Parts: sequence; C-alpha cells; structure tokens
Amino acid sequence: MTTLAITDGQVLRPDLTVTAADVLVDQDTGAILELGSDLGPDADETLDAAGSLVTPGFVNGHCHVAMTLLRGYADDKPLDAWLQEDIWPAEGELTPEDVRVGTELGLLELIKSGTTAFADMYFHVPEIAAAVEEAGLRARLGHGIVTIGKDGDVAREDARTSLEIAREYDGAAAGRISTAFMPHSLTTVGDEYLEEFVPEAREAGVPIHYHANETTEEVAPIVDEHGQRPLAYAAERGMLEPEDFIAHGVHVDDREIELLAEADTGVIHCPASNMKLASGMAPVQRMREAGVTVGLGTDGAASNNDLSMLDEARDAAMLGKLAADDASAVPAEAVVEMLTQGSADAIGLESTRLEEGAPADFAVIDLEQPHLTPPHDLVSHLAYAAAASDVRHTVCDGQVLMRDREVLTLDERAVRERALEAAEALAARADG
Ligand SMILES: CSC[C@H]1O[C@@H](n2cnc3c(O)ncnc32)[C@H](O)[C@@H]1O
Ligand SMILES: [Zn+2]
Repeated sequence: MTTLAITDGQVLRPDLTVTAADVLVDQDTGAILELGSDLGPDADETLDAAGSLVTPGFVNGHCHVAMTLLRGYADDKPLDAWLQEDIWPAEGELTPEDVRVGTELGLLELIKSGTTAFADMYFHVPEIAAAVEEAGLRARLGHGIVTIGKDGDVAREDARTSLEIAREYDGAAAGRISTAFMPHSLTTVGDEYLEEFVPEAREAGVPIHYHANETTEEVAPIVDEHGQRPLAYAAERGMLEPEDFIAHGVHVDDREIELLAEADTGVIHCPASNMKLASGMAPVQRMREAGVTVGLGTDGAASNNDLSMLDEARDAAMLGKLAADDASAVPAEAVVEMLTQGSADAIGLESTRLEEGAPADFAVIDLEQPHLTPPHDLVSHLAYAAAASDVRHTVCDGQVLMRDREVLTLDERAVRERALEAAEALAARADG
C-alpha cells in the first residue's frame, strides 16, 4: 500500500466543526484511511498543512470548462443576445484541439482554486475526457444538445451523440469520469427529441442535466406553447428524477420548488453568471427550506468570468440574502455545504466528506494570510474571505494534483501558451 499523509492541519469535519488532525490516505484505493494524530512519519509521501485548513474538495456542479478560451470575449449582454450574437458564432469556429486546450486551461484553474470535481456540458467530449484523465480530476461529462435552427437529421444526430457519449465514457479514467445525457435547455431542444431520447437515456441509466428557468424570456415561451411551467413540462417528459440536475433554477414558482423537492432533483445555483447576465436572483433560501438539494456552479468562464468556487460561495451568500431580503438567509454554513456536499449530491458523485473510507478529495487552504486573520470562524472564512490563491495543495482520488501551488499533472506554462495561441486564432476566425 502506498500512503499519503497530510500533516498538522485543521480539518473541516462533516458536521462543519474544525479539529486539529493529520489525514492518512491509501493512494492505491484513493480513500481516506484514518484521521488522527502523528500519522506522518510512516507515510510514503507527506503534504504539510501547518497553519492551513484541510477542506473537502470543492465541487463545481455546472460548467462549460473549455469556454475559458472565450473569457472576456463578449461581456455585458443578457443571455439571449450574448449566446446568439457572440458565443454561438464563436463556438461554431471551435476545433476539437481548441476544446482540448481550453479544457486544460480550465482544469488548471479548477485545480489551482481547490476544485476536485465538476459537471461539464459541451461538445468534443472525447477531448474533454482526455484532458480530465490527464489532469486527475473527477467529472460528470456530457455532450450538450441544441436542436433549434437545425434540420431534422442533424438535430437527431446531435441528440444521438449525447446518448452515445454518455454510454461510452461512463466509468472512464479509472472511474473518475461519469456522464449524463445533456439537452441544452427546454427551449433549445425540440419536444420531439425529448420524447424520443429521454426514455433511451433512462434505459441507459444515465442522469439528465439541462439549463432550466434561467431567465424570464426562457420561461414565457414554454408557458405560452405548452400551458405549463417549465419544470411541470420537464416532469411530464421524465426529466425530473432523483439522479437529474438542472442548472440555474432562477425563475421557479412555489409549485416548481415543490416539484424539485418531491422529485429530489438537484439544482445547481450559478450566482455569478446570474448576476453578470442579469438573469435574476434564484430563491436559494426558499429552495433549501423546501428540501431541495442545492449545489453551486460557476457556469462558463465567458459569463463569470473565472472558475473559482470560493468566489461562487461568497456570491451565493451575498445574493441569497438580497433575494430573501434577509441578512440571515443563506448563511456561511449553508454555502460551505452547497460548495461541497450539496454539489456532490446534486450531480451524483460520491461524498466529499473528510471521514474514514471517503474518497480522498481535498483542498488545503493557507490560513496565514492577512485577510484570513484572526481565525474566529473558519467556516465563515471559507464562505466570505478565502480566495482561490489561498489554496496550497489539491488532492483528488488520493493523488496530489497541486503541491505548494505547483500543478503536477499539467504543464502550466505550456498550457497557457497553447491556450493564448488558440484563443487568438479563434477570435480572428470568429471576428473575420
Ligand atoms: C451545447 S453545449 C452548452 C452550451 O451552453 C452554452 N452556455 C453557456 N452558458 C450558458 C448559460 O448561462 N445559459 C445557457 N447556455 C449557456 C454554451 O455557450 C454552449 O453553447
Ligand atoms: Zn451553463
């Protein structure tokens, strides 16, 4: 057995208490063996966590990681204009190699900000899966389907690809990759494709993930056309099951919140994207009170504009209070839960709890920083004050992905250089 010990840290336990402990990991199984004292001396490898907080790895529940190449390409527009006028034309120019390097750039950012698992909806998924395998993270991946504006055969092919990718890549990268069937949204995928392919996805045993109730402009056509709120429409099509998860859930009414809670379908709240695109304020406090599983996601880097889950946690707390008009809404404990266990539960990944037998996925945060002093309450610091640059080490599946801010699985300088070249060429093609 090969072992890794994380020594002398403060450990964030599942009940959100913090205790001084070493963590011992079996690197062959990727599981936590023991939490206790003096576990370092006999380990094969050690990571120093003195003056640091060992926290479960953050889980980014909704992302389009390769969109790092479009960071800052089109800002300050609402969703529909942003997608139609800028993003979709540019994405039409993306090659598989662009998606590979854009993903690598995004994975660097995830590792450097303490994220150990994420859910991703995009295209050229084989390239994304290869990058994930190399980088060492966990991911739930899927091919995003858009059928509007496409003729029947092309649209069906897109839906079929999503199903085939979900079947083929489930369990890849020694089990670190899982998959989902991913219609882009309830307005961008035609009813006939949902009716045909959702039952096939259910038969294949893969979850379904889609954008839902993100803007009022997206809700209105479903109500007009089908006489139903979007989540009632989704439920009728079999898209509201316990393994499914939606992104956004901004404009949900009371009945839709009830439907989500009854179905145990997860919601990934993306506060930064919702603020930047002025989509609205999700009723996070009300959803949590109703028993809905709520996680956090960054969405893509073109609507955020970074992939830091610590930023997302702070945004969720701030926006949650505004939305509820209540300073006690969405408190620090709630966002720390959403950042870790909430997202993991919503996207159907194994627990991210620091306890014996759990997957060894964690981030080590340097507490010896002016903005984290004094350490009155480390849960508060995680929610409100810690930044991506405070992450010292990142471990996933028992493997060290970053040690003292050096990413070990990807060549940071080479990835940045290739990404710069790809982004420049992409913008020239898209604007030319
Ligand atoms: C077809 S792959 C996924 C697709 O989603 C687009 N996208 C990025 N951010 C959002 C968002 O907030 N709402 C809806 N769609 C979004 C992305 O550009 C890809 O085209
Ligand atoms: Zn999205």
